[in-house]
Amino acid sequence: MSDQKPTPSGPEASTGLAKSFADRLTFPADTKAKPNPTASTFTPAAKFDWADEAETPTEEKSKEPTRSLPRAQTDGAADSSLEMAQTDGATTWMNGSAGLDEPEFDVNVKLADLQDDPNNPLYSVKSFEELKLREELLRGLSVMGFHKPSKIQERALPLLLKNPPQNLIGQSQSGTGKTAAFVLNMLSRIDLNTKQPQCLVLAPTRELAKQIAGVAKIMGTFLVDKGLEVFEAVPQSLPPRGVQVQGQIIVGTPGTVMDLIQRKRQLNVRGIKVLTLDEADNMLDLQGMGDQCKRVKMLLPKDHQVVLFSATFPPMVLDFAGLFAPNANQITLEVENLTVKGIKQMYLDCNSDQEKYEALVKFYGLMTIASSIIFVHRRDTAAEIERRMTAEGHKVASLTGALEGAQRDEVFARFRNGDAKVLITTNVLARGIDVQTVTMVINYDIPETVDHQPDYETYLHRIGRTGRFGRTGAALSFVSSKRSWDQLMTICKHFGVEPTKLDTSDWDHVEKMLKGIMKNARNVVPQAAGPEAAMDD
Ligand SMILES: Nc1ncnc2c1ncn2[C@@H]1O[C@H](COP(=O)(O)OP(=O)(O)OP(=O)(O)O)[C@@H](O)[C@H]1O
Repeated sequence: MSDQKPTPSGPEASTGLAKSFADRLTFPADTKAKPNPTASTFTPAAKFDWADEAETPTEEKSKEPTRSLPRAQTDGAADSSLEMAQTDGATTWMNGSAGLDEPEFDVNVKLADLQDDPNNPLYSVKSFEELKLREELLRGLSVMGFHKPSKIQERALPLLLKNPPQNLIGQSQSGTGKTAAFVLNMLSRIDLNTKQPQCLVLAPTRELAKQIAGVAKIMGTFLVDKGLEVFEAVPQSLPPRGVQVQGQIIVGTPGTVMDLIQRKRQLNVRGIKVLTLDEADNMLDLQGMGDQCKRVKMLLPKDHQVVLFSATFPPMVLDFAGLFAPNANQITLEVENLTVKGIKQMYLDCNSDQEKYEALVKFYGLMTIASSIIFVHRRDTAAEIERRMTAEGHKVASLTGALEGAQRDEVFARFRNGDAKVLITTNVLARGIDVQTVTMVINYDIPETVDHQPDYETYLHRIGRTGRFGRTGAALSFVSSKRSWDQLMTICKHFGVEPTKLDTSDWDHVEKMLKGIMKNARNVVPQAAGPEAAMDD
């Protein structure tokens, strides 16, 4: 469980209610949002109930072996900081454009092809050089294998880097590189002559905070010898009492950051000029976190830049976001463009919970999957599946809010480095985690809100743990009752998706079909009408 919220007594389900935050979100009159002529309008295709999870996202690391840094780019400090960032769990560096190989399937679509397709969210007409980034950052991007920006990076960066700084609300599909966009903004804006905190990122979970910090360290590799320091403000990795936090970039969970600023007085925020909220809709919505984010913001100097990113911004949250980031430039998506086309969505129809479990075991017996995540509703379900799959000989790990920080790190590291191929988790890891080897996401339980309504956002974030940056992925949802069936169908209808049914009476057919699906997943033509259809700014 993240440090933000009290332990839920029942399912680790949605708890946040937009209204509760709206009620409490009051800003001084001069910071009220005014209509922004440069902002596009958000056009929801449908009205829906929404809420998000009690706990959310994370960090990662691929199981791929660490590749060595090309000689030409290895110089002193850079080398060691790369190593350090690796163990901190950032995205596998140098794996950016090059790592589209899914060895167990015959997939031949290249990232370059995707980036040349105007309908793809990875498409861009510019290069990183044209975005006027400092030389050290261009070198960092090159080492990471980022050859071309994605659409969100191309659009967001000029808006973020403009002076005087302006607020930004940025939305793009899962796995399209939002992290790099806001990390590059911070790395471009910091003054390396002082170690005073200057940029603050708030993320909903320790795993995601650590992942973001890892990305900043890797991307900023060539700034380390100029003084770059990135600090992770998550429980159990804090400096001793009385010692001031140092580092130009601070990434943490809101409760811990609040505690460091106000109670422990170890984090001096007088020099903060950029506040970024990742998974911003989640951060603004959750009762505890929304309140904490607001309180943190109130403690910052008045003229800081506010940057909000997420793959989802339900219309109601977008209104609050406008209050939190006054006069923000907005890059938003229409609901029909939210799903990642490379993720094939399927479902299995079972008659009972027992049949669901049997189908799961059968499924894992059949398929060779690099890495997969099984999302469940409750902690006890996670524990039970872990016990039974381990008994069947599968290498599984289970991460729920029941674990303490250090245990969470240990379990997640086992998954990231490939020691465990299957991660069983609740919504705690639904958002943000970036493990490139994940080719399959299983919704063992369909995501629902506390009042048992389909949870659209959580579904989208969960399935977005696969299909990262043009990779192939599949999402398989289990239904075992009329309610879960209705929920899944409502979610799919909402996103304009027709899920493929897998027939459990013919497993040979299921196997063949899955292999075919995985092979062709990246060839599915996006439905957007043109380059502007997928993203308006
Ligand atoms: N320009 C780029 N070229 C190649 N790879 C990239 C580029 N930008 C990002 N990536 C890679 O894409 C993956 C997804 O990026 P990231 O985690 O930032 O996605 P995201 O949009 O924040 O997703 P989510 O909504 O799930 O949080 C990462 O593995 C990252 O290294």
